[in-house]
Amino acid sequence: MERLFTFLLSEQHAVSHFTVTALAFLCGTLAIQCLAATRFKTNIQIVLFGIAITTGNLVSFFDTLWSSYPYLLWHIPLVTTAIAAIVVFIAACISAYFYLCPRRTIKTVILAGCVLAFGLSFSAFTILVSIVKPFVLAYDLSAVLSIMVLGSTLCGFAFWELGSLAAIRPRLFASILLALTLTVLPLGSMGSVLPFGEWMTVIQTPDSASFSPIGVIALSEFIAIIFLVGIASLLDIRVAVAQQKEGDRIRHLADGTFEGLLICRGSEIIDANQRIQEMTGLDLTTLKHRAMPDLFVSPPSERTLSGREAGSSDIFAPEQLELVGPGMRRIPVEVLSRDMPYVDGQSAAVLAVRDITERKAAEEHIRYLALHDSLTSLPNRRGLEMVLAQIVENSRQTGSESAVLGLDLDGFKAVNDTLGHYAGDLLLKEVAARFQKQLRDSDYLARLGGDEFVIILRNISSKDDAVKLAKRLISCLWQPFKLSGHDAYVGVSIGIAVSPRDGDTAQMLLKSSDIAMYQAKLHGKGQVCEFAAGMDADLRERHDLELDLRRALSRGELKIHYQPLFDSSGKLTAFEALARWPHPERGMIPPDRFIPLAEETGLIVPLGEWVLRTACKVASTWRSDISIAVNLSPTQFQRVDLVETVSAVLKETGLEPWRLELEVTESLLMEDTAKALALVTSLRERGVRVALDDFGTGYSSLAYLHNFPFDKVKVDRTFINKITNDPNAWTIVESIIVMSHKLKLRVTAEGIETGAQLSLLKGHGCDEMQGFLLGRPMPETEASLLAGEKQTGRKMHEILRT
Ligand SMILES: Nc1nc2c(ncn2[C@@H]2O[C@@H]3COP(=O)(O)O[C@H]4[C@@H](O)[C@H](n5cnc6c(=O)[nH]c(N)nc65)O[C@@H]4COP(=O)(O)O[C@H]3[C@H]2O)c(=O)[nH]1
Repeated sequence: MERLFTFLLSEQHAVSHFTVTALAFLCGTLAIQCLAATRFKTNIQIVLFGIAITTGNLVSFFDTLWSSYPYLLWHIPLVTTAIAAIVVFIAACISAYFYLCPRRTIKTVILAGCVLAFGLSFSAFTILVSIVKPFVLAYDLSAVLSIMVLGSTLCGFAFWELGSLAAIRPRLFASILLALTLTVLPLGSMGSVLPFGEWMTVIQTPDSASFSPIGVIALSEFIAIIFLVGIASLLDIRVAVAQQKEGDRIRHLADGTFEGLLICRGSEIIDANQRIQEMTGLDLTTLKHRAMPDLFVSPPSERTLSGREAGSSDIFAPEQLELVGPGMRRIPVEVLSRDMPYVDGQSAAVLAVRDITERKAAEEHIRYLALHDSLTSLPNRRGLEMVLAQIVENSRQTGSESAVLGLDLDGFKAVNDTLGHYAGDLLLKEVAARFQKQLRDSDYLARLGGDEFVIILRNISSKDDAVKLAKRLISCLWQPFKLSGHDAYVGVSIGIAVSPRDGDTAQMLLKSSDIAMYQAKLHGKGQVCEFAAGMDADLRERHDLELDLRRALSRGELKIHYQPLFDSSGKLTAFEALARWPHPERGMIPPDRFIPLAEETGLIVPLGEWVLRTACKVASTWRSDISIAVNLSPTQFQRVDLVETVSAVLKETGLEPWRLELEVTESLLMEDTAKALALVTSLRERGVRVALDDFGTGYSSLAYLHNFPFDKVKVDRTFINKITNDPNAWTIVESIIVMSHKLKLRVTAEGIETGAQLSLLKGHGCDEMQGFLLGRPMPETEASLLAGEKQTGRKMHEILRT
């Protein structure tokens, strides 16, 4: 030992120490980099490590030899040196193999260190032995032993450090430790040998234990291994216990999470928490025997399998997969993976498996809500457009035809307004159910909102299929709907468009069916209309007219004409107020055109109120025995404030209530008989008179005449037209006169155009006469003049005379 210290401290040059250390550090660092370079295959790593160590060993040995015994350099035997280099290379490769083996423990790491130390010492002693041949080498046993233990320890710790968990430090420390090994072993080996001067003197009496250098090395190595492996085993046990505790701690932690956790190396499952066992229905032992990808319906991607590196800032979305659950049930899961050091110190992929069944169900529900109408559960506009787009595409490819039916309920608003929204909702559901019953499985029904529905008929043989269905749909609504104890009636107007003729996109087809539906509405309610080219132009025209009507109303461009009514004695009894629209560009627009438009657009409310107010105001300036008749539209009639409006107008204009006669039509009474009766009664109670207009058209229900407190009946002009040449028409008119009189109702005949009609009616007791023969609708000034005349009955007598 003393010899060793003397050698290390006094015999070596400082320059040599430095050079050896620097070269050893360089080679050590290279060797460590080779072990750490995981991008290389293991075999390549081992070979590169072997080369770096062999080079480092030879360089540091020869440098030491050169600085201690420069004259010996020329006696180095090349063959022995080559053998020594091969031994070092093999020892380095074995130690690298130990280090890189998957199940690395402290023991394997120390063993790797011992093997390398053995190789390095063997090389040094072998070369020294061959240099001094034929003499036997003299050495210091205790020094050799110390060097071996020190070398093995340094080497072992170099490997241990490299395998430790820290990020930067291990490579640096491992490089330093390996460099020390490469420095200490050649130096120490040389220092353990007696100096050649001394050695020549003791050659005759060598150390008793010095049989041969190889034996010495082997013995030293054996003792070093026993000693170090013993310590390593103890450490291994302690580490294993610590790992077990850490493992248990992590398992408790992992079992407490809601996510399933799988710890894998490649496809091998090395651990799993309780949750994943519940999710798969497999216990840990079974799981460990399964390949990880087999747990999923389709295997995870390479990215998930390899896992994101711990500490990496790369963010990638979790992968959505299906886990095979108990009973082969497919469980939708989200899998995130991360590459992390496991408790055994080696890296493993940790897969977090989150059950997303509820989230998927919620997403599905949200999607359902987005595509369906919440009231009827039918597909909504978005859902319809998606399906229709597919159908159009399919039609394009196969050349088949599909029909789109646009449906709009007639009279729904009245139900909603009178019975309330709850009843309206019930009605819509019931309507949807009735429609559905008329459809085949392949047909598609959607609700666009409000009272609008759409039906798609796929692959029709001809458009007659759609027309037939439309008729069935209309008739399926004939039966009343029982809503909150009331009978409610609604109808439906249907427009039909056929793909690809009426549109080659979903939007165009919907638009075409919509246009056709509007046309159906214009033709009267409960109609079917097929789309035809040019219809949209009609609709545009109608739209322009609506805008003009709004403008005319706001600018006060509308006028009222007054048509006189006479009693049977020829006395002027009343005027009927009839709205007129002198359009600045289109000329006079007849009420038959703009009144229905005003009805549909709701403009009838301000228009009707304006007519009522103006007519009452004008009439209030006339003689008190002349009344004014004003038409009431269904929409006006449905307004809750009608009675109040009428009262307010009468008060405002000062017209006596009995001089106002409101004309209502039969259709208006049918929509809600009870409410109509209440309204008519209420108006009559306020002294206003009510007449049933256009009698003879429509249902001509005698029940209305009997049940409603009307003041008079106006027989429609289409009947009056025929009374002189159609005996049946006359029989009906005559019956109406007789019956009305029996019910104490006055009868007015409208549309009298000939003297024959007039004398026939007059002769059979008709109470009041109106018609072009007696007076056309006239402007206010003319009407006021006529109302001011004393002898207005003169005209009728003159007519009858001629
Ligand atoms: N061919 C012929 N026709 C005759 C004869 N005598 C009267 N008429 C026409 O018959 C219609 C009578 O009005 P109506 O039945 O209430 O039918 C009215 C009424 O339902 C509606 N209307 C007119 N003004 C108003 C209004 O201010 N409010 C409401 N709600 N409807 C109105 O428009 C309809 C048509 O009004 P007008 O075109 O003014 O047509 C008027 C009048 O000009 C005749 O001898 N021969």
